[in-house]
Amino acid sequence: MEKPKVLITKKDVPQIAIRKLRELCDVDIYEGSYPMPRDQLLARVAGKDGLFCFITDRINTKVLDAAGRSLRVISTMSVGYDHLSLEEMKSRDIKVGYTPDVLTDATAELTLALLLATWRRLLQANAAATGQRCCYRPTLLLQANAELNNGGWGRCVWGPVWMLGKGLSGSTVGIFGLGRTGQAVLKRLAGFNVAKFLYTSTTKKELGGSYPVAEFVSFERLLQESDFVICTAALNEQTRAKFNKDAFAAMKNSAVFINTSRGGLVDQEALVWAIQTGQIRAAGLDVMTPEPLPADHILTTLPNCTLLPHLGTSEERTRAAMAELAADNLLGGLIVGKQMPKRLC
Ligand SMILES: O=CC(=O)O
Repeated sequence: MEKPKVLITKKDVPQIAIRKLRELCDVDIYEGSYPMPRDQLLARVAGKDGLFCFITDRINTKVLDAAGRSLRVISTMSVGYDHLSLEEMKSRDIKVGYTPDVLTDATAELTLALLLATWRRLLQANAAATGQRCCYRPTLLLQANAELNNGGWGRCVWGPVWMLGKGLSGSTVGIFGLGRTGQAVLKRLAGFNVAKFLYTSTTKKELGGSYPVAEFVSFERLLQESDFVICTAALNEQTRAKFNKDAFAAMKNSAVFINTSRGGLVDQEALVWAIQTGQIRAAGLDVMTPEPLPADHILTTLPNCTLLPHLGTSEERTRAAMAELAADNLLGGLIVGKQMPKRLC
């Protein structure tokens, strides 16, 4: 019997997934640079039964039309699915899989790392110590450690009021979106002596005893009272551009804003305004609009803005687990007798 035909839109997928798919499918892997160019995607998806994709692939009506009626299953190696035209997929009876749960810990860890780096100005301090100019082009930051001995530290003025950060101890932390990632962040922050946790979410959560107490509040209260606003909500029509000029204007001037969910939750011009005018104190972003952010984007020039290149799930075991789950989802939808472990629709 003919094997189902599958397209994988990137080559660097953990081998476990490729092995599993190759056993039962005829696999076409795009070997070029990221992201797969649109014309290539449209040409190579034609006639495929399954598509293994990523957040960098926008799978809309055009791609579905190009694929044709053979396309039965789409599996994204991500928990977010704002890059997929889900309603269109439902209307065409295409099954869709995603990879929740296996990446929650890694994303929560990264959120904390970004929070720590932003509030205690670690990257700015590293740039100062290494003699780099104090802005946050991600590529410069990645090089910064390697250049620790270039004498930069000797040229800075270490002193009692130099490079002062902002502590979590005694603070109010507000979490926007208390889903899987938000809850994992909350749990991890339990040890930081935070005075009060607030959260805004679609519904009030019943959290078990292993979580610190967190109060369900309106978005307005979250903005007004939080010293740290952490954004971990999914991107949808209710949350798109939720952090606009009014939202930043409602925050404390000393507030630190962290976003590890999706850039689309933020009106980025309003964020730049808020940082440039001192309306808020600092921002730590793992997600932006667009991605990749152009190297000359104004955000990369703001010293109190810590930027990471969308690394939430970039942890070895997590990426292997995501790849395997995405492969299992694809196989579950394509092979008779198998089930999709995590199905969106
Ligand atoms: O952003 C990462 C994901 O959605 O998995």
